[in-house]
Amino acid sequence: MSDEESEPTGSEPVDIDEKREFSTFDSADLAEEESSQGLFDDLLSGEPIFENKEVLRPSYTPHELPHRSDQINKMATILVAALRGETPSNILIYGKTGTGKTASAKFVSKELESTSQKYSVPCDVEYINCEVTDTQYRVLAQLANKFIEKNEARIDEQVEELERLLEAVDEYEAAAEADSAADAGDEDGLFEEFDALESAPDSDESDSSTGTTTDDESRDSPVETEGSSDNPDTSATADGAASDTTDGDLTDEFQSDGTETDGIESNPPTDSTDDRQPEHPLASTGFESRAAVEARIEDLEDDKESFEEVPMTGWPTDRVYSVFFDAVDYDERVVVIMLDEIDKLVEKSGDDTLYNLSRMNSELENSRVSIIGISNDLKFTDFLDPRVKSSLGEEEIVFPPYDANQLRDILEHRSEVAFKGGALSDDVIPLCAAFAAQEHGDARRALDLLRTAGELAERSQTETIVEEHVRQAQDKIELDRVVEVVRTLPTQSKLVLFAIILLEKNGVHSINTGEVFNIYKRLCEEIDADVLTQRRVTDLISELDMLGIVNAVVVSKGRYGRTKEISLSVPIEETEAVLLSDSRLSDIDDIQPFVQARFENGS
Ligand SMILES: Nc1ncnc2c1ncn2[C@@H]1O[C@H](COP(=O)(O)OP(=O)(O)OP(=O)(O)O)[C@@H](O)[C@H]1O
Repeated sequence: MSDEESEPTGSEPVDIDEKREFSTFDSADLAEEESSQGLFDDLLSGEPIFENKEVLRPSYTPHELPHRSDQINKMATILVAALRGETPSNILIYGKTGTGKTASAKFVSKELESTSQKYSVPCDVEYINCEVTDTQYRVLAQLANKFIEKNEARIDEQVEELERLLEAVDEYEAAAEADSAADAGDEDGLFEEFDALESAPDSDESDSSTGTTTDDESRDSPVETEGSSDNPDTSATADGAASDTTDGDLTDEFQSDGTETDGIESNPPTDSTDDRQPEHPLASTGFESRAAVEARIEDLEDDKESFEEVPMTGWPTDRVYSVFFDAVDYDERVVVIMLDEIDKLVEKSGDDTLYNLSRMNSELENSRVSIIGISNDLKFTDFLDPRVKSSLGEEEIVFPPYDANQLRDILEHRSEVAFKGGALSDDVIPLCAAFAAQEHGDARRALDLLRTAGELAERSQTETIVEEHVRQAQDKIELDRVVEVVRTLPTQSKLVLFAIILLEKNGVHSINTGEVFNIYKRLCEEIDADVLTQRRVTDLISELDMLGIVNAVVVSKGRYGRTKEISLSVPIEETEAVLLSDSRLSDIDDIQPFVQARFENGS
């Protein structure tokens, strides 16, 4: 049967018409009905619990940070120096995970940057997460490239400003030329000034029809902008050229030596003391002539050309440092470099980066650098050169863990925005706060719990989050953590853990190290892995204990000495599944013989 023949039988004309009576959308729906089995319909129909779930995610930066005002104020008191053009002391911030260090530091730096813009004090804050950017090369390269970007943007702004200034000069000169033409036609000098003033706005108005600026704007704004510019380079060049030039001098120069500058000889014939005459656009900018402005634009563009972006690998570190140094020193400004997880940087690549950053100020000519280091523990400072240690720790701010009440406040603030009204039963927030406070006062954990509890409630299609959801969330988060830890263990540790699981599964309690070692050895042979010594295996068991995966207690056996009794502290099925998802371990298919061997060995 051909397609044309089957068409009429497949779609009855009557059906289509009937459907169109309702809506054209419905006709499409009917066709869809067969393909969609309502997978999402049920989920969509459930009343959503969340108003804005993003607010509970770690990536969200809150506008308010309850219980951190002391730390925030202390940081602000130190950093305010940057707004006075002075170098703020370096700060070392430390506290356990989830105590709001990053959130507070970012909050303060945002405030600092916006205040610096408000008062036109050049100040830049750069944030680097050293867990990701963990070598000196990468830190310096990232900073160099960020400052090159900033410098380029700044140059573009300056060039635009200068080009507007040139336009204003053109307009001014055109008006002046029109004046002198009018003067030439007017024998009687008596009215020449009057005419000049009258005619200038007219001719400018017609100029401004090109869509640029009006005469008044073009004459005033560039001068004002230049004059108020905080750009040291612009003023530096201007200073070099005519730093002492006052408005009066400028005009004198135009009058006495008009031929020297391009077109400026046709300045208005009046002198600058005449109040009715608009000021020359270059007056009070520090530029002597149009050519000086053009030269400055050329210099800036040359500078921009000369910036060379640092590749992410391949250069000698010295070269990266020197590009970074030049990029920072290009403009006059205070730079705050925030190094989050600074301990990871020191652990991975020593203290060279910090050494280089902390000695920069003695060599910088235009700018000043201040460092904020953020860390989870202070031990890393033991690995620092004493000079770096004292320089970095000029000021220290401690973030203590939150207690349950503080966590409750934090959760309440967030939940107002995150959830629909009435979605939380009364005991949910206190329970989340209590669980997280037991951990170590970790706000991240508290927020995770609340979000996960909400998601579980949403999944079970209830309208309210209750205590049970929080308990389930706690188990789920714990399991996720275990899965992640087990998944990322080295193969040898996985084999040791697998040996413990096999023993437990066969009903062995109070497992000792010797038993684990025997099974471990056979597992290694089975998959052709190196066999470590029993001493080393004992170390691996201790590491698993520290990670909270097994529990190993030392028990005294009287005159037989002491031994370790090992038991599993994580759910057995899930952990075994994670281990078997490792391709090397999944080769071990029949595990029974290994445990049998244990009994043989033991006997
Ligand atoms: N006082 C607070 N008010 C509101 N939210 C907070 C507060 N303190 C922390 N948080 C939130 O808790 C989470 C963790 O905070 P943050 O990342 O600042 O912790 P941290 O101390 O830097 O932790 P880590 O050392 O693990 O990086 C973030 O989502 C943050 O928004």
